[in-house]
Amino acid sequence: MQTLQVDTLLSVYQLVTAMLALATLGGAWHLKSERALWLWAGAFGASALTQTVRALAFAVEAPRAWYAVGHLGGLISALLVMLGLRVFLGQRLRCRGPVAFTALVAVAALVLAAATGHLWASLSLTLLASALLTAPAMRAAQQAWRAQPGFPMLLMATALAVSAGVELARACVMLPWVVPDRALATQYNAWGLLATIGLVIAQGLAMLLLLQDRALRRIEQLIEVDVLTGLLNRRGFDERLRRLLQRGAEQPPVLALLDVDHFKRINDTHGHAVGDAVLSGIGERLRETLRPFDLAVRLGGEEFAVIWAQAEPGDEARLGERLREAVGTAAFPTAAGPLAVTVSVGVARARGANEAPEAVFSRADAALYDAKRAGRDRVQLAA
Ligand SMILES: Nc1nc2c(ncn2[C@@H]2O[C@H](COP(=O)(O)OP(=O)(O)OP(=O)(O)O)[C@@H](O)[C@H]2O)c(=O)[nH]1
Repeated sequence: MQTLQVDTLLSVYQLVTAMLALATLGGAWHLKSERALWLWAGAFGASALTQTVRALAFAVEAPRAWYAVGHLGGLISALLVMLGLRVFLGQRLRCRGPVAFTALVAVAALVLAAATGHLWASLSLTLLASALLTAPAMRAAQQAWRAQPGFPMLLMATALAVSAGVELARACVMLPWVVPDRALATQYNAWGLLATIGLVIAQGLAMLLLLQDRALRRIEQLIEVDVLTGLLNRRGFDERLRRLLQRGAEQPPVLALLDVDHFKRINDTHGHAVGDAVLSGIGERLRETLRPFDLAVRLGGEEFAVIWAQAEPGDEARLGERLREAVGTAAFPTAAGPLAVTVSVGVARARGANEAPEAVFSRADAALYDAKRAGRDRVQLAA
């Protein structure tokens, strides 16, 4: 087996963690809303800092117990990575228990090193504690990945799982009754340390990718959301309708198009801002009326749409009527006082996965046109 120098590896570890600490610190400064980054910067910083103390202790030939400070880096880092992940996932930050546990282990490790003059006991203890702190972080990452699969969270969960395993293995090989040959134990530990360096880099990369992924998802969301009402916009609507039709469910989706009647009068009488307040109120009313898996959309201007992914056959008229009533019976608060409006509704059920989204839309639109022509404030079913 190739011989690895622990001291050299520790210097590499110090350098890598220092660079990752600087990168995450810069990121935290730049992206003020991502509080997890401060904790992750602290995680890498703790490793870099404790390794610096160890290197200084070595340089000034301080008592060997000082070297044990280097063992605390991985421990504090495991704690902060775990807390950072909780913050990133928006989970409640119950940190009192883990912080107390870490502090207790840190003190015990230093006391052990000072009392015995050996470093294996404190290293083994801190590695075991790190594995215990890494395990819940790994579980949280795994659950998050199951809820929303994606490469960055998979990388994070895998890096944490392997880290916990490596920490546990290193904790075991350091025990003299597990590996009595101390030179061999040091070599095993060195290989474990090499793996740890790789895993720390993988964790840093996963953090970066997670942030990028979140930013991209936010942008995608913004692109698909109508600013005035908070409903999906036309772009989001096209995409959802296409996906729903492609799914080819037993019950094809039902589409309703709504157009506010004589909306121009509201703008002309009260001004554009009052018109906006009415549109925003309609958006709210639609949201309240629909179930979470139904989709409400503002197509543009005073036109809205609703998609029901699951609707019983023959339910089209009742669904359309429910929308018409929901809007028609409301008084929308505006700067000109409460205002009431009516809507005309055209409803079409898709003819199955073979019907193009444009064709369903066009049938619903024709029905809406008929409803307008027939006198407005009514529901018309498509042919
Ligand atoms: N306040 C406001 N008005 C808008 C917005 N988008 C479009 N409009 C107005 O909506 C009105 C639509 O008018 P029309 O298409 O003539 O329709 P209508 O007056 O509702 O009449 P019918 O549809 O025939 O019942 C126009 O006055 C547009 O300026 C918006 O975002 N905010």
